[in-house]
Amino acid sequence: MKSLAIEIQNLRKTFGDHVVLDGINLSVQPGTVFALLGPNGAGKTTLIHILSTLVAPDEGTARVAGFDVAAERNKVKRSITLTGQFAAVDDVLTGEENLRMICRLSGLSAADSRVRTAELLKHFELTEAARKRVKTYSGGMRRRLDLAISLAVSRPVMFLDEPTTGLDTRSRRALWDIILQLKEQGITIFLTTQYLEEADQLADTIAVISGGRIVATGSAGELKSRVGGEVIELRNTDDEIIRKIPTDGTILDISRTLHELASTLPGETRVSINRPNMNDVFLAMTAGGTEVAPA
Ligand SMILES: Nc1ncnc2c1ncn2[C@@H]1O[C@H](COP(=O)(O)OP(=O)(O)OP(=O)(O)O)[C@@H](O)[C@H]1O
Repeated sequence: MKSLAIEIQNLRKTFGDHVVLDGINLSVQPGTVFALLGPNGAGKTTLIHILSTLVAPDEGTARVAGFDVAAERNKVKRSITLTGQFAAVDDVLTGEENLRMICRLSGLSAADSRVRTAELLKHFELTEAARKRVKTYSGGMRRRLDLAISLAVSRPVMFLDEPTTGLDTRSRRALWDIILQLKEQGITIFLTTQYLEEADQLADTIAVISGGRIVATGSAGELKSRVGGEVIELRNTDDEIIRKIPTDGTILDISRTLHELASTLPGETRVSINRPNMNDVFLAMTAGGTEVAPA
C-alpha cells in the first residue's frame, strides 16, 4: 500500500486562549483531491500553515509526503506548493516574465519554462496581458497570475487555500480543470474552501471543520447519504417551501404520500423530489452553525 500523502494526528493549535484546532485527525490518500470545508475563522488556513511548515502546532503530529512537518521541515517544503507562496510577484516585470522566472528558478529548462508559461497564461486567460507589466493588472488578473505562479511547478502535494475566492465563474471553472489535471498526474491536492459546490465538484474526500474539530469526513455522496435520503418538497405559488417530507424514493411511497396530500393542499402546489445537497450536509454536520457561502 502506498504511504499516505498527508497524515495528521491529534493536532492542536491555540492563539492566546482561543483554541483554533482542537485535536484534528485526518489522512489524505496520494493522488486525490481533499477539500477542507468550513466557514470563516474555522481554522482552515491555520491547518494549511501547519502542514506547510509556516506555523508550529502546539500538540500532535503531521506528516506531509512522508515527512514530519516539525522534524523535517526542509523536506516538507521541497515536496509542496502553496498558493501565494511566491506572492512576491514582481510588479515591474510582465506576467510572462514573472512566470518564466519562477519556472527557471524551480529548475525547468528555458524551453520547458516557455511552454509551461504559455500553458498557464492560456489557462488563466492572461495571454493577452502576458507582455504587460503586472502593475497595470486589475485585482482579478493579479489573483490569476498568483495562482498560475503557484501552479508553475508540480510537486507531489499542493495546498490551495481558498483558491477560487474572488474569481469569476469562468476563471473558477478553469482552475477546477487544472486541479483535476494535476490530480490525473498523481499530485495530491489539499484545498480549503467555503464553497460547497467546489468541494462537491472536485473532492474525492471532504472534511467539514467546525469549532476546531473535524465533524464529518467522507465523499460528497457519503456525506449526503449520512444526512438522509430523498425528500418530497412542496412549494406554494410564491415558490416558498411549505413542506418537506422524507421518502424512500419508491413510486409506492411517493404516490401514497402525494395522494394523502392532494386532499389537503391547493392544486397549484408544486412538487419536487430532491436529494440532500452539500448545504444540507453542512448545516446538519455543524448543527445549523454558520452557513457556508453558496457557490
Ligand atoms: N497568528 C494569529 N494570532 C492570533 N489569532 C489567529 C492567528 N492566526 C489565526 N488566528 C485566529 O484563528 C482563527 C482561525 O483562523 P484561520 O485563518 O485559520 O481560519 P479560516 O478557516 O482559514 O478562516 P477564513 O476562511 O476566514 O480564512 C480565527 O479566529 C483567527 O482570528
